[in-house]
Amino acid sequence: MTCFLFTKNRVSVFLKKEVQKLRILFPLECVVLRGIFKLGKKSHDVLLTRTRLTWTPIIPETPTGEVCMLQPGVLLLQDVFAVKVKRRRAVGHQSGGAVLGVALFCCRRRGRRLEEDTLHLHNASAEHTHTWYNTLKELLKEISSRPRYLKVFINPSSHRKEAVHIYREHVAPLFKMADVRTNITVTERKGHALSVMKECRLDEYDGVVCVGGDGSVAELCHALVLRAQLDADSPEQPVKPVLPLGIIPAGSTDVVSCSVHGVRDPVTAALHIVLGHLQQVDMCSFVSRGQLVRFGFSAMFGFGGQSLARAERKRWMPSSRRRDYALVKTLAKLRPEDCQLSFLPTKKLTKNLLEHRISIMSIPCLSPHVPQGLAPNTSLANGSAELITVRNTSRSEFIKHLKRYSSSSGQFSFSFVETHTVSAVKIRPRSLIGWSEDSEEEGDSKTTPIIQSEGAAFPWNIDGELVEIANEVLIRVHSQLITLYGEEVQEAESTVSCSCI
Ligand SMILES: Nc1ncnc2c1ncn2[C@@H]1O[C@H](COP(=O)(O)OP(=O)(O)OP(=O)(O)O)[C@@H](O)[C@H]1O
Repeated sequence: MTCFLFTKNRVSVFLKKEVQKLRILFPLECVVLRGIFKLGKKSHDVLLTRTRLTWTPIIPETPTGEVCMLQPGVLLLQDVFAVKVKRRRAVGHQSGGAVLGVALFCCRRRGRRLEEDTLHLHNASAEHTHTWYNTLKELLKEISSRPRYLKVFINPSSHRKEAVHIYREHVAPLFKMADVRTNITVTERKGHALSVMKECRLDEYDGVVCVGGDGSVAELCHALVLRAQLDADSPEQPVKPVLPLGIIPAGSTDVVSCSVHGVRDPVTAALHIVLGHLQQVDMCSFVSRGQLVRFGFSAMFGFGGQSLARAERKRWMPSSRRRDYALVKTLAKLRPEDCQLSFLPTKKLTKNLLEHRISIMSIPCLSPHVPQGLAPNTSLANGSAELITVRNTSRSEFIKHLKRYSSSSGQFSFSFVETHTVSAVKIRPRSLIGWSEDSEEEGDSKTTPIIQSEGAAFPWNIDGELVEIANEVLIRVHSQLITLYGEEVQEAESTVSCSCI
């Protein structure tokens, strides 16, 4: 708080300026309540409007005529998620007790993190306190984006199997404080969340929450769009789901969560949900031979798909070791995919290329490993995706390109790398030879067929999930198809570095 000392003749000029300032700060806002509360040990003049609470210390005039003008403290109601009556209670008592005032539970920003904070307003008058409590409650209810009832899915097998603990420890207490009711499903297998979402009544909920890693998030986003499509009886066109999705990160990379929170932190994620911060986000549909494969945010073909396929075969390894192993092994056996690539809309272009890697991302894909994202040139809701193609090059040049992602500079300034802003991409593998790690690893040229039978599949990494597809894939971007709890962020908080390459 800043304190200015003035003599009386300068006070009127100062007050005029202050009034002007308040008019700018509170345009057309009338005071809903005004009262005296103690904040800390000092009495304050507290004003409540429909959007904010302001408080100024009450300081008596000095005998010399000097007036101490203090700048008011301000709390925006959009940052308050709960209000409670404070009481003095004897140890062991659950109810009753003398009224002490009201406590406002709010969120404070520290960088990209949202943290819980409390403002205590003390006044021993029960009537005064209840008037303020009831009025504040009513004003908070008017913020329509805030959820009252949520359907929660927890994947207990995510990453270090900590999802249930993370939810109980960091999220459930905040939901309880904000009077958000929940219906919880702890998933038992892959596809469980999807089958519940296909059947359950959704009209009673205000949102859906996923506690898990990117695979769980992808399953739920896919489920929400599919369900909206079924409800609207629209088999051809994707339909925007009514309910927003909240993501509590409990995976190993949490790219989608990082892209809408800027940080992997369950408290930040839970506060975005209870405060009703809504962010529109583009999604892609992946279609092969006219059949929908899934909806998702990002896909990698070539190196990214091969590396994930290798990692999946070593499921028994701890996840970080598995990924490092697969990355190093795929680099050692680096080989391009021969494919035909066409894309819209920058200009219609068809290429026949030997590509090491193709990525299509409708969101920036931020993570603590890659703070500015794998696709820094796209944003969450611009209706387009970033297509990154990496043509055939030497292993050392390819590694240089990969390494530059973590420093987020110069990763695209190689002659073999191209980026395009696109609304649709078609990828057609030209080789009839599908991808098989076993054949490569054993290296037995006598038993490995040169051309595999029809149906041999190519590994795709779609939102961190391995999807094997034998034919060409059409990827279309659907502008703002889904709503997530969170906000647009430019850069993620960097907490880890990858040292495996
Ligand atoms: N009880 C369960 N047992 C096994 N798999 C499950 C279970 N519940 C959900 N799944 C599936 O597990 C897959 C991976 O989940 P998730 O992404 O949450 O964890 P992860 O792979 O450890 O995290 P990350 O993708 O960040 O590494 C999802 O496809 C999900 O459908």
